[in-house]
Amino acid sequence: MTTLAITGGHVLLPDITVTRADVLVDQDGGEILEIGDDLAGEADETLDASASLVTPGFVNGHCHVAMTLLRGYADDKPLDAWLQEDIWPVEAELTAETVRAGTELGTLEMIKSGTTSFADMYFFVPTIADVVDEAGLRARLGHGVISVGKDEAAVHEDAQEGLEVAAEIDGMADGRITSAFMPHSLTTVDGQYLSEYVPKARELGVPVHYHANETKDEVTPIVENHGVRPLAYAAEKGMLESEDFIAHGVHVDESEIGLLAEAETSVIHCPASNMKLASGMAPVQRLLEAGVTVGLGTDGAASNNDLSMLDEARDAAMLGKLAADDASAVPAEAVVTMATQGSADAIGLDTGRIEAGKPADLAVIDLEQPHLTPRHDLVSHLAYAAAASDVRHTVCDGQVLMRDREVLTLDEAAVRARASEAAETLVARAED
Ligand SMILES: N[C@@H](CCSC[C@H]1O[C@@H](n2cnc3c(=O)[nH]cnc32)[C@H](O)[C@@H]1O)C(=O)O
Ligand SMILES: [Zn+2]
Repeated sequence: MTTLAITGGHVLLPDITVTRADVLVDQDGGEILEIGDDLAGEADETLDASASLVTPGFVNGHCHVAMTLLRGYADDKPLDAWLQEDIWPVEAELTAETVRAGTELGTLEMIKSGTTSFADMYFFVPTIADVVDEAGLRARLGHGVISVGKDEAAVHEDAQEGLEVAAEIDGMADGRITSAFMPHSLTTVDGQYLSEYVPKARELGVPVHYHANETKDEVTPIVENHGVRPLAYAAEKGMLESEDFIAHGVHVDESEIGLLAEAETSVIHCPASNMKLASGMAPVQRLLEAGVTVGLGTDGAASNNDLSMLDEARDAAMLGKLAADDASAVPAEAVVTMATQGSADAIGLDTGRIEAGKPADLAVIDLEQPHLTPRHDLVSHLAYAAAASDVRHTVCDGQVLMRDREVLTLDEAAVRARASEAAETLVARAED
């Protein structure tokens, strides 16, 4: 057994308290062995965490990772116009190679900001899986299925691809990659296809993940056409199981919060995307009070515009207070929970907690920064003051992915160069 000790730091425990401790990791099994004092002597290798906070690796519960290529391409528009006028025309020109370049860039950014796991909905998923494997991350991936604007044969092909991809990649990268069936949303996939393909996803045994109740414009047509709220409609379609997770859940009413709690379906809250697209304010405090599992996601980089889960946690706390009109709502502990174990539980990964027997997925945050001084409360610092650039080391599955800000699994300069070039040619093709 090869072991790694993360030494000299403070450790964020699963009950969201902080203690002084070392963390001993089994690198072969990818597991945490022990949390305790003076573990350096027992390890083959050490990672210095002095003057640092060791946290679970962050879990990004909803992303479109290759959209890093479209960062800053189209800003300042509402969801519908943004997707239809700007994003979808460019995405129509994507190739496996451009998606590879965008995924490399996105995974690089994740590692540099302490994210070790994510859920992703996009195109060319086997290519994304390949990059995730190379980068050393953990992910639940799926092919986004859409029916609007397509003829029937094309929709069946798209949905079939969604199922096949889910079956193909599940368990890849020594189990670091899992999958889901991902119909894009309740309004962009026609009901007949949901009825046909969701049961097939159940046969495969994979969760279902989709955008729901993101904007008011998505709620109205469902109420008008089906006579029920969107999440009641989702339940009718068999899309509200305990392993399922929805992105956004902004415009959910009390009846829908009740449905989520009862079904144990999780919500991935994406506050930055919701603010940027002016989609609305999710009732996060209400969801938490009702016992719904809430995770955090960045959504794609084109609507955020970064993949930092520390930024997302801060945004979630700020927006949650504003939404509840209550400064005590969505406190620091809640957003730190959401960014780690909340997202992990939501997307069905057994991670997000520093505990013996759990996957060794960790981020080490440098506290020797002016904006992290003084140190009254490290949970407060995580929620409100720490930045992506404070992450010193990132460890996933027991492997060191970044040491002292140097990413070891990807060549940073080459990844940035390839992504810039891919983005430029992609946009040129689309605008041609
Ligand atoms: N196979 C589908 C691809 C869907 S991938 C997932 C899609 O979600 C889009 N997306 C990104 N952010 C959001 C959001 O906030 N709401 C809804 N869709 C989004 C993204 O641009 C991408 O087109 C097709 O044929 O179009
Ligand atoms: Zn999204």
